[in-house]
Amino acid sequence: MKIGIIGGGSIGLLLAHYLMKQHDVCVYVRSIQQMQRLKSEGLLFEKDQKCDKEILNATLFSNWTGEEELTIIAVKQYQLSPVLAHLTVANTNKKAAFLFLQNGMGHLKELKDIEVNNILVGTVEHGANKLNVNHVIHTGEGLINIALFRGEFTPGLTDLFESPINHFPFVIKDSYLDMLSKKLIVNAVINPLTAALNVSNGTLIENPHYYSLFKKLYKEVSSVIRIREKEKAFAYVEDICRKTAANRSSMLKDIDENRLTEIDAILGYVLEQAKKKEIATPISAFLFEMIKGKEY
Ligand SMILES: NC(=O)C1=CN([C@@H]2O[C@H](COP(=O)(O)OP(=O)(O)OC[C@H]3O[C@@H](n4cnc5c(N)ncnc54)[C@H](OP(=O)(O)O)[C@@H]3O)[C@@H](O)[C@H]2O)C=CC1
Ligand SMILES: CC(C)(CO)C(=O)C(=O)O
Repeated sequence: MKIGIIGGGSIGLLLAHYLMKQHDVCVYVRSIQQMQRLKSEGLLFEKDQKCDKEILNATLFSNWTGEEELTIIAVKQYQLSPVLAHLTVANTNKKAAFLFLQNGMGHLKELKDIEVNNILVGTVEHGANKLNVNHVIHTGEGLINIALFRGEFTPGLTDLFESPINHFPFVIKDSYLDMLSKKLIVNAVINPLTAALNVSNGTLIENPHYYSLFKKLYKEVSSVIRIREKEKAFAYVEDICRKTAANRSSMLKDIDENRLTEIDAILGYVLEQAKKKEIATPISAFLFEMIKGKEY
């Protein structure tokens, strides 16, 4: 199957490495420098301290015409607008599908308006880190959950799920809302707290004072974002802190590296929903401003 990946960042390059084992993949990037490096030097893929060099088909996003059966959008949530504008004007194949992999839920309202038939959303449970424009490290093996947002599973997609790729599973979920809510709660609790307190994920449950904040924030966020089996969901968030104890969250890394964060898509979305539902969320509002202040 022909697959286009928009965004040659950590997740885009990770996807390219695994998907090109079985598919015809092209990565669409936005800088000429990245395109040239990928073309001339290939992709350096690193895992378990072993690094391989691979030939990768890459071009500029302005050349994307929508010819692929599947286009995966792997840019950050706040980078989506210009991408969506281009996806909408391109004359895409009606049988094509689009898969959006952004964290948070802020992008859902933007997807409602785009004129493409088949839209999927996904959550990424892998860890990946782009070291430079053509070098990515697979830091944590996980999986990608996928659910239908609109339209249908096209034949190409069925092919993707039925021919599994080693170490890179896709799992189909019935409800996109349940799937995204579960991940949103994880990111809404861990990311802003670690970024505000400047601590790794594990410290949130090891330090009793931070753990108290962690529980209060979970209670608040889960009163807004409806989730089945709240206690089980709380144990899940704790378990992620334990499993990724030494990691610095993506929001903390964004702050460290002077980049924008995905706070709007994560706590911003929670605050928007809280306002609609008239639920008081003082801790989330406080943390939201703290992160915005750090971004400023
Ligand atoms: N990294 C991880 O381990 C995980 C990431 N995620 C989620 O996946 C999503 C992507 O994250 P990640 O890969 O880490 O982010 P990165 O910042 O590494 O990658 C985003 C990429 O998108 C590119 N891009 C932005 N706008 C455009 C455009 N208009 N056309 C073409 N390319 C564009 C950027 O290009 P440029 O480099 O030129 O700026 C960058 O390479 C996020 O929502 C994140 O939360 C989820 C779980 C884990
Ligand atoms: C699961 C978690 C919190 C791991 O660090 C993450 O997804 C992130 O940092 O964005």
